[in-house]
Amino acid sequence: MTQDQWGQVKQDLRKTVGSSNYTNWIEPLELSDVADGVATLDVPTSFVGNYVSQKFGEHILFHLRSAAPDVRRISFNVPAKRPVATRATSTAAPRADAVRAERDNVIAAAPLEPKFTFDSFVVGKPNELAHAAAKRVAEGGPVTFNPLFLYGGVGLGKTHLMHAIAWELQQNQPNLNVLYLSAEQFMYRFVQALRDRKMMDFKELFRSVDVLMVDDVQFIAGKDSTQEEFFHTFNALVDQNKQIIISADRAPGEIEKLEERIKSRLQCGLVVDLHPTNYELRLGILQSKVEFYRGQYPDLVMADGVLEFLAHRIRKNVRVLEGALTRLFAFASLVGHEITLDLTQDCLADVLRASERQLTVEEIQRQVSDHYNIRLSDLVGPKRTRIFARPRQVAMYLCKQMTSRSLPDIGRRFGGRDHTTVMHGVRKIEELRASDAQIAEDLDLLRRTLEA
Ligand SMILES: Nc1ncnc2c1ncn2[C@@H]1O[C@H](COP(=O)(O)OP(=O)(O)OP(=O)(O)O)[C@@H](O)[C@H]1O
Repeated sequence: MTQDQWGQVKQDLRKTVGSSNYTNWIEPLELSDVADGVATLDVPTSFVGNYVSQKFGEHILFHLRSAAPDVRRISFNVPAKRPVATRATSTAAPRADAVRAERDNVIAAAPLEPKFTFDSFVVGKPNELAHAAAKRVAEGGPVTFNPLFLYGGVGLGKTHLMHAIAWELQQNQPNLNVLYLSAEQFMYRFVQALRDRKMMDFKELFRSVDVLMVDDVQFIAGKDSTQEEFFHTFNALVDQNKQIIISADRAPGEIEKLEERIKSRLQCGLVVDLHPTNYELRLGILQSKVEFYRGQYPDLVMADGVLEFLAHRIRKNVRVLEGALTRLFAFASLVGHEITLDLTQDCLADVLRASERQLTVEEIQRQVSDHYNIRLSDLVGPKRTRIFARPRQVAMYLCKQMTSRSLPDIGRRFGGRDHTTVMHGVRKIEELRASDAQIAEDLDLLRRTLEA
């Protein structure tokens, strides 16, 4: 492809993306090479490369292919000699820069979501520790804990925090090579390298990044050779004091089919979890999203109490909450009505119904036995010692409070106990709740976890 053709592609892109996007993002791109179906574009920083890849990658590919149909992929490259303001202070040798430039191509493999920044992340009690740890890593100072291991249930903000770290690092230290990818992509790249006999390149690439982020690491559980390679990559980077950030849907020790040595390595740094959201956090997130929608739908009015209603009723995860709000605004703008409680209930009937799902006695029993670290069989079994009897009473109390089961029914599910035993247990916990701060705290925590 000639530079003239590339000039034409850029002009076509101007029409597609609009002139301000063009000036900010497309204009600075330079075509440096087309080989083996890959068009390499020079960008001033990997931050720009990431953003352009995410926002305009498909448009660029589309127009490139109209001029050169054999282009299958675009890759972004930060050229070694390009003068970048922040590089003036860099002590990196030219060779190191060249290697970096090569590595920057990889980052485009997992584009970062522009919306996932620290600014848009709402902090509350359930996520404050994870947020603080992520902020610390994003400062890019000396590595104090390695790895940072973030875990939590679906849709609680793990990916959001990882992208926020990557954005901040890239913005403040464009020379740093930050590589973010999912564990699935890690496996895919590993398998590809094996197939193409490019393991040396693979190893060099992964071992020469400054910050490695691997999302959803539970994915490699049970995939033996990928785990093996991951383990070596991990060790090599830790040895060089390079920061690693990992996320998973559960704690390292709880990921089944993950090699013990990997589990123990993952536990070596700081392990923090994102707790299920509470009401205040859900409300805070809704309020911040509404600010955004107000910009998009300036004419829409929202009645008082709608956000509180949603925060109260949709407890699942933030993704569901966000989806509900998006749907609500889209619907209201379509019908041109104020967003009232009635409209909310109509529009989100299915989401609200799904969130109403009743808790089961079994879920409560499981949660309580986890909380007190006793076996489920002991919780429902015959042993009467205090260490089992008290958690049992707590579980009975929660079943009475949080399900619609009758006392005889609850008794049956606790090893065939009589309803008077359940009643006694419930009363006991009611009394203790007022007099024993520990029990009150346990109940509060259990209730919040079960409601999430
Ligand atoms: N505290 C928060 N503030 C603002 N938005 C949030 C917060 N937590 C989660 N979100 C939003 O919720 C959605 C889901 O978050 P994210 O993708 O980070 O979840 P996850 O924990 O990685 O889930 P999964 O396990 O499914 O990968 C995203 O759109 C994210 O922006």
